[in-house]
Amino acid sequence: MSLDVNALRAQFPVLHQEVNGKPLVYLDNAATTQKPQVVIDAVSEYYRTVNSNVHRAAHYLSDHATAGFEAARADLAAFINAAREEVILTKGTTEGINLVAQCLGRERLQAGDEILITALEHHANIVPWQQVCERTGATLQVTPLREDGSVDTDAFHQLLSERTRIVALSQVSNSLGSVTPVAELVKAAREAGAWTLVDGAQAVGHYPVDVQQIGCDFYAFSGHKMFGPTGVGVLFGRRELLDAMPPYQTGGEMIETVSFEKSTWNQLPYKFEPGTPNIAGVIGLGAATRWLQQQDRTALATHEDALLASASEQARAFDGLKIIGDAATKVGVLSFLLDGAHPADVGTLLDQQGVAVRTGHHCCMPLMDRLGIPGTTRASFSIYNTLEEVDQLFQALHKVRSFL
Ligand SMILES: Cc1ncc(COP(=O)(O)O)c(CNc2co[nH]c2=O)c1O
Repeated sequence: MSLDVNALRAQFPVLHQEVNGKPLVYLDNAATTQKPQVVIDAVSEYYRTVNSNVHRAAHYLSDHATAGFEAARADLAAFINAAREEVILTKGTTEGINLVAQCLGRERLQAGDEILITALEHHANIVPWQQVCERTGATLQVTPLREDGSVDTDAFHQLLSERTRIVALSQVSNSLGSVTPVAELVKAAREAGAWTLVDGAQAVGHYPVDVQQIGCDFYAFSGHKMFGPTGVGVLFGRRELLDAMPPYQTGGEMIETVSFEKSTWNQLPYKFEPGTPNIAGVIGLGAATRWLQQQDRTALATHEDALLASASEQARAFDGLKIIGDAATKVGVLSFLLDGAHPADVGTLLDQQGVAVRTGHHCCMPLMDRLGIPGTTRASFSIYNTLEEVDQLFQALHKVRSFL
């Protein structure tokens, strides 16, 4: 059944406004997605009706807050096909990756070991591993890209060796939109004896994720990329690994017993959830997860493919525009350069026309260096964008070019 985009858009209040005197055309979804009313209501409802601290409840409000919090965890576990004790609630992708880097990488690696990433990675999936290498003597190996901006999987297989202890790769590139065949690469990594982490930040909002099908040991993502609140996310970890890993953030909630001589840890998932969590954010993410699961995700993906197809076709026909990253398998990200214009100027001139995009290195400085560019202008689409908005992007770009 085809998607009723207007009915979908009606659920996202932020879209229905003017900016700089023009109707908002929000095309910065790779940075963060907008929130449906049900998510906004869930957060507001928590504060309005049951706001209290969770776990070890001793009263009605805390009981109900805990129930909502743990129901969200159960929904997230089902969303990625994991057990609830394998779902660690975090601030987001960055925190999830740091947890694995600190509690597994820093604990287990030594000189001579290697960590294998790809040239597409976001800083969140580069710098934590650099830190591990600096402290353990391990070395970072980087899988190069093909001309079209996709990961060179042949090179990946060649870089894999008995020295590879951790493989960390993004499922979707935030800067180019390239989709990496993570299940294939994870299988090869596991056969080589490496632990595997997948950065799913740019995947979860676009299509269903099944961590069993991918086969990875860890999977990190952020709520704000899948129509949920900011400051909340998930790290999936295989139970046997999480059980064997020490925590790196300690304090309340994550303990079983504390004495001045020694402390013992709480059971999973709480061992890795110190302090008071982002309760409202988690409840909001639970609402986003349930909402997304109620949508026809095939229809959503088909619509997004149509948006990208239209944007790519118009970009190829636009004189002086160079697409950066044209992989055969992409999600709705269009990174480009406009002859004679710095990306920042293009972004500013588009904003003056109500079109919101992102410009710069997109937290992928090494990638931009390898591409020999300072950055790009990036339009990124989501389920509530329309084909008319794609047209408006290029109408606005024609105006930008007339100013140059
Ligand atoms: C692939 C990828 N990994 C990790 C992160 C970090 O996620 P966070 O912990 O929720 O911040 C991002 C955020 N990407 C972007 C954030 O703003 N523009 C972006 O492209 C990302 O796209």
